[in-house]
Amino acid sequence: MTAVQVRNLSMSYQAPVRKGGLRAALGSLVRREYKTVQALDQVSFTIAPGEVAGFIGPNGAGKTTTMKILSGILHPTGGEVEVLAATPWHRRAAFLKRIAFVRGSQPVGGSQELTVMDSLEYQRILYDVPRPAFRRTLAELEVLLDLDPLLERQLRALSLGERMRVGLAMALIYRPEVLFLDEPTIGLDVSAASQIREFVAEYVEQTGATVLLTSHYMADVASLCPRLILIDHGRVAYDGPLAELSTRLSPYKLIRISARGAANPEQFGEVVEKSDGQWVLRVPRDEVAGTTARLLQALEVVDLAVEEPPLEKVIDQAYREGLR
Ligand SMILES: Nc1ncnc2c1ncn2[C@@H]1O[C@H](COP(=O)(O)OP(=O)(O)OP(=O)(O)O)[C@@H](O)[C@H]1O
Repeated sequence: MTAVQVRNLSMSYQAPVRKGGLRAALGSLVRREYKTVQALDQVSFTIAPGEVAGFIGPNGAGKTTTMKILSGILHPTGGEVEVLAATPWHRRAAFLKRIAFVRGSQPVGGSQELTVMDSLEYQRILYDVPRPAFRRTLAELEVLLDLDPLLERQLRALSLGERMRVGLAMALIYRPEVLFLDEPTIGLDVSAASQIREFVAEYVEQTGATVLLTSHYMADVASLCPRLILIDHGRVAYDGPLAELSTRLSPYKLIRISARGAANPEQFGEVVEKSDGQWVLRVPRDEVAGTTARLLQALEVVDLAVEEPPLEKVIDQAYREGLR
């Protein structure tokens, strides 16, 4: 049983091109030139019901395009997709009521003059939510998202963090089974972002929803997603446990040591951090045991710990140096 099944998904856009200058601008009125942008190239993955998967990759990798296809906004140029056993771009009402696509960059659409409560009521009608279920879910969302102070406010007067909370409430008021979250914490301050993360975790625990989440913040994926799908130039570059990503992408580990007396740790590995009596050495994975043994023998070691490099650093290195 799968909630999301993607097979050999491809998407190419025809993007208009125009050279600079007035002449070219006038010329393009008569004859437009297009170039093909291959946003997705044979992407395949599946997500099980109740699974929370992180979907990460550098800018322009194809994440939003994938989410738009999975939520039925875009028709792909190739491949097959099934979400809850339906083809998303057929846009059947019964399917659309079971999924939600929330974008951190545009969390709430619709008339900005409406109050939050009116907008939620509008969603209730649009998604055909029975009143008792609506009241029950709203009561839960009020607590989880701290909605009370926002209900009588107009959408246009909300701050970015408040808009995101309202955007989630609007999407979840009809209790979708599959959630596509596209950068839900973009632009939020540290506590607003962590409030959103806690909320997503809580919603998943309560409802067993399936989630595909994109984010450029490793704190989001590290706290929410046991599994990561990494996409680069429209292709899947990694699909597996978050815990194994470092092993796969970074051939190094870090040895953090504190030692007494004169010590010269440079001879044991590359020193990446240094502060009185403490060093962090970057050592190839397969040399960790040997280096540790030599350090213990040569230095008066007070403390020693072997660590995975921080996820942010691993991802940064992978994006810079390429993933394939
Ligand atoms: N409507 C469009 N017309 C032409 N090209 C597009 C269109 N939308 C996206 N693209 C291109 O497709 C590629 C993938 O874009 P997409 O928005 O899916 O990337 P992304 O991984 O979500 O990036 P980001 O992290 O910057 O949001 C990019 O090269 C982008 O320029």
